[in-house]
Amino acid sequence: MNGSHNLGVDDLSLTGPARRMVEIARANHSATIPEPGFIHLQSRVYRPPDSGFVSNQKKTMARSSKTRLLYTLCSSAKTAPSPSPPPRSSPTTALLLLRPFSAGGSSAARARDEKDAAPWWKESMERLRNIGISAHIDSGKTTLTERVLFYTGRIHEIHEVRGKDGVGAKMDSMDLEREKGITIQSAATYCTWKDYQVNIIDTPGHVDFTIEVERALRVLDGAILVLCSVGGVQSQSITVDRQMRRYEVPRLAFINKLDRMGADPWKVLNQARSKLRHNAAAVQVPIGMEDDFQGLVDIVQSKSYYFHGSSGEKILTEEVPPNMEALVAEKRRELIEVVSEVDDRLAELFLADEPITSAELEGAIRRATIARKFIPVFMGSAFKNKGVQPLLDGVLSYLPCPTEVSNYALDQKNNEEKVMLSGTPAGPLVALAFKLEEGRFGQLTYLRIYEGVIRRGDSIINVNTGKKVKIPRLGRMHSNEMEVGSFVLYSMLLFNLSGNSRGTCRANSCCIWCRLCFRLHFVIDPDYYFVSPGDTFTDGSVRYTMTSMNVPEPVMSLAVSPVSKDSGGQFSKALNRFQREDPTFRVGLDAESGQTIISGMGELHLDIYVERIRREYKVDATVGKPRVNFRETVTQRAEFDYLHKKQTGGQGQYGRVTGYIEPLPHGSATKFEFENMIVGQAIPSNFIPAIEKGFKEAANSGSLIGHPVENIRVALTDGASHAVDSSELAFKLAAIYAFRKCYPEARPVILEPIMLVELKAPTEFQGTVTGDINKRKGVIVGNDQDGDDSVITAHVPLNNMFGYSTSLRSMTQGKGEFTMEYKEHLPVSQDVQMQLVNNHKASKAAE
Ligand SMILES: Nc1nc2c(ncn2[C@@H]2O[C@H](COP(=O)(O)OP(=O)(O)OP(=O)(O)O)[C@@H](O)[C@H]2O)c(=O)[nH]1
Repeated sequence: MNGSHNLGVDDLSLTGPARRMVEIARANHSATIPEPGFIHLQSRVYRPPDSGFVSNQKKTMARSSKTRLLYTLCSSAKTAPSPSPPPRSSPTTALLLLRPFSAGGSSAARARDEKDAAPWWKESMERLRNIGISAHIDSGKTTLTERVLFYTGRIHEIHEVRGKDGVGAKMDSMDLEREKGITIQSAATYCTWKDYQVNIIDTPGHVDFTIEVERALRVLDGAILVLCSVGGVQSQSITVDRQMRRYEVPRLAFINKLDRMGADPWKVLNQARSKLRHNAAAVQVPIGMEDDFQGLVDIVQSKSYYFHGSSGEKILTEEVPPNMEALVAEKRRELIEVVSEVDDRLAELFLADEPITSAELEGAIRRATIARKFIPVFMGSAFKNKGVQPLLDGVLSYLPCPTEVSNYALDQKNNEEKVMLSGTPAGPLVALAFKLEEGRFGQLTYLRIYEGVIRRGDSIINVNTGKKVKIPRLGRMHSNEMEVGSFVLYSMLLFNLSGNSRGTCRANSCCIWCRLCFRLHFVIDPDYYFVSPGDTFTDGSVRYTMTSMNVPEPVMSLAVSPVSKDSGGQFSKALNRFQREDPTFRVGLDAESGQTIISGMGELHLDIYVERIRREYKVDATVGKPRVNFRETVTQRAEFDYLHKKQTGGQGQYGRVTGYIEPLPHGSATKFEFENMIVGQAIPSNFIPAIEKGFKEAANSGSLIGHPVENIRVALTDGASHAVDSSELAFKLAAIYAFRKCYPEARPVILEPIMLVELKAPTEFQGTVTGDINKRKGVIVGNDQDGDDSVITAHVPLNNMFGYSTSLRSMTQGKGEFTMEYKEHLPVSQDVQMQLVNNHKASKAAE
């Protein structure tokens, strides 16, 4: 701490919470400070530009008292508020670091200090929100996030998705995203709103990139579900909502695009209640609609908001328009009724017919939302800059701070016992790596810290691999920009502390660490790849693992190969990288043709990777016809008794295996099960793993069409061995041959992926479109009317959906649109099975 200066509160020109924090700290200095002891306060610091307040420097206030403390006040403040928008005072950040002047001190004193200091952390955490924005394709997530960044002062100009200026939205940072106007990768950023720090992840809408939504929701504390006021609850809204339920994420709904023709938020609210089973009610009523959409009435506060200025930055607050009073009163009553059903305190007031204040209603909505019993519905038009600031207020008012969410880990030392994490920086470190990214900054690992602290230079343990990892750098992301900082406190907050730069990252933060790739050549080296998405890190004092995210199976494959043989190195480098970053993207080798096969969640997913290989690695690739990921399975039990014997001179081979294969019960968690049921020593136990390996290897390629065999159980009941000639190899081969021999007797069938298809087309084309679905062997499961459009839901084999976008366009004069997502694998019909088997035989014969 060389170069420190003594400083008083008044010298700092602080106002608001920053000043309060310093004053409280001064008054309570003896109460004190956790070890390693940093207290963070992020606030808007309003100060005159000429205040001389030093940015990016440390200043210290030396204290002389019993517990001598060093107060360090740092600021990452940019100097003056920007002259251009945003209209609010430019957000600046003050960080107050307090720690014992001497690093020493008894552990008892430290423990007492930590206990006493808890409220400090609490206050900081209460002002933190980690949220995600998710929705169906094109609902306006990125447009909304762009406004959020603008109003919070993170960006100074709004750029539209597919905007005429060609710049594109901040969060769509990849060239491909900007060109196509779609989000491909989730992007993280952070901002400050009314002295609260908000960390945001914008996720893609296309189901092909669903893993991005999964991993974001896995680590977030709350979410905004965006719905289109015209399209309503669409297929992907249902999927995203299911993902939010899976990770128990409290959420707000935002009905966007109220400026569009045909906007009907009340219809969408009813759909949310019926299709998503949301216990939801509006907390706002729109003033005007479509072209005439002017503003919103806040039902809770009974105020109207109008959005003026070139970018909606000036909010005019007025009374409820007299002509809307009756509607607002009705919607308020509805809101109170819905919330009362799930909140006892509000129910008491409601039943007693007592007047309910805004504060009481707000408190009840907050409790019910955090308990995931209620979803408050906001409205607006992101594109027309209306309704975004009240939505941000809603995030602060109704979504939980990290300590209001229960997070659990599994204790690997204690039989995977569930342990609730305290969520404080004081506990042992527990952090989850939820995303990997390799780019211009090197190898980045995105972490969510659930407990404890990480500092730059720390060595942490990957509990999943047992490997120790050193953290070379810590930083936080703002879309594709990385801000590397000395300290990162409570979610990605950064600042520099010159002369003593160490990076710290606290509980409940999402941060990244970065490992620069010094190796220019891609080396497949397990030591180098020390982390996979879903790995848990600790400081070594505990062996906790966090449950990972749900990873769906790829449904479609393509054969790819580089056009030029010289680019083979770059080609495999690209494939390895993408495979590591995206668990739904797999790379394999076709055993028969020797071709590289890439598998993913759909045509778009694979197309994007082929394009990225071309752009980012400058490798042109030849792409085969997309093909479906069929599976094989058995439908009945079949016995095996196989002796593998070669005893003609020299070391022989001898192994006999007896048992049966059978289908696993429907809904089994595993796809392959092996059970050793041998009683006694018919086969020495050291050969059993080789037998299991043999069966697994054989099940990788079924004899019908060479695709993996799933949902199968192998039971080993007996066998025989030879004192000299038995070996692991002999038993492994015995297992492989035994499987191949009995497999046809188990009545194998081919399974194909079935897709849930939702298509929307003007009703005049309904007959043509449904006829076409029938031709594709689809089963129509729903047919709704949405204005002049028909919305058809169907289950269709993926194999029959190739090139569907082109044919739908031609069937509907370009007016039809569709989405599809994987539903399940089901057996193909007999004739299709015969055809597939014959094709497979023919292609084998041709080789
Ligand atoms: N009229 C109108 N258009 C909007 C509004 N919000 C977004 N849009 C438009 O809708 C289109 C899709 O917007 P995005 O923000 O890219 O939607 P998204 O949900 O992020 O898209 P994906 O991530 O690709 O699924 C763009 O052309 C936007 O300009 C709105 O409030 N009103």
